[in-house]
Amino acid sequence: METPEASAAIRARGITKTFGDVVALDGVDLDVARGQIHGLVGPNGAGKTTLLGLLLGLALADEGHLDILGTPVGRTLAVGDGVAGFVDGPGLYPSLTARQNLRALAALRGGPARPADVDDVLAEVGLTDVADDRTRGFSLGMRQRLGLAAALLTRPRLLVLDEPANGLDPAGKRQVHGVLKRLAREGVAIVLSSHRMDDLEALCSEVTILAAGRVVFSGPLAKLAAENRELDYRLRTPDPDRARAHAAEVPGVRLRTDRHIGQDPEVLFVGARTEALDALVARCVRDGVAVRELAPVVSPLEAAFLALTTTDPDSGPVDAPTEEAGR
Ligand SMILES: Nc1ncnc2c1ncn2[C@@H]1O[C@H](COP(=O)(O)OP(=O)(O)OP(=O)(O)O)[C@@H](O)[C@H]1O
Repeated sequence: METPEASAAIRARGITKTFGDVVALDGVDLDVARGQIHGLVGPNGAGKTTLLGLLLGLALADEGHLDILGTPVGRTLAVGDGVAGFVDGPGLYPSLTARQNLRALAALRGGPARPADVDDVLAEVGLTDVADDRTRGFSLGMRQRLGLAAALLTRPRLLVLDEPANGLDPAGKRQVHGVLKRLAREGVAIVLSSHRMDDLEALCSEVTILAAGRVVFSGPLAKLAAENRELDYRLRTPDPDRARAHAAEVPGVRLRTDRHIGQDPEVLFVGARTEALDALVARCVRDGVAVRELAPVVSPLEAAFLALTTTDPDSGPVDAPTEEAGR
């Protein structure tokens, strides 16, 4: 049987990286298994790009240990064997076509690309129709897709992507998600950063949340979403007055009157943890008040993210568990 070490694509311990006085990463641990899509999230300046850069061999950590695909990362700047990806957008030659860019990037990596492989990766990211257009005119979404195609050409075992869905239209996003899921099924480990909770929910089995260079959560998404925080819910009923009266009576339920203005009259907003919400629904139904729709206003993942990363000027990150606590 494979040991956990052998199945690990990334094992990082105590990674610290500073830029002058700025501590970009402060004792970061990260574990990513082969075949896993792992999301990296955090507010602006949290250290995501810095961490991705270390994984891609673009910079070296000041302290800590980093193993990538079973090999310790040394003290020279080099992209690891089997690693591909990009941060801050892919580097492309604007005067070359998409196809020529892929050939040039492959040549830079040391081997000419087979034309059939170039055609395959262009098709996979949906750029066949613009394969012979200069990339100068490419939109952000097209450049992102071409960057992914260039990474695919190397047949990576670890793919590192900074905001891969940036600038993609819905069809492009679906295509890119499809590619990433296929790679993961084939055993490729993928680490991606995103500010989009819906993308993370659609793609990732595990996430690491960074705030000010530290890990405030790392583990399965389901665990993060399952934490029973008070959320705001949108409740639709044909009898909002009676529903409102019940909401006022149930302990732990808060009527959000501030959300009422200009809204659909059949909708009320309540803040509650799940038990209080259950009690409200049961009470409405007992009284013959139909509940036609009940949904959180923001997803449980987004609520958890905000709770873990929103800083109070006096107290630092709110309710921030350690990495262990998150597992
Ligand atoms: N080359 C650099 N020189 C100086 N400071 C840097 C450098 N790179 C990053 N930093 C600083 O390190 C911190 C982390 O930056 P990083 O870009 O990793 O954050 P991020 O989570 O990717 O942010 P964003 O979501 O805005 O992209 C920030 O304070 C940033 O200003």
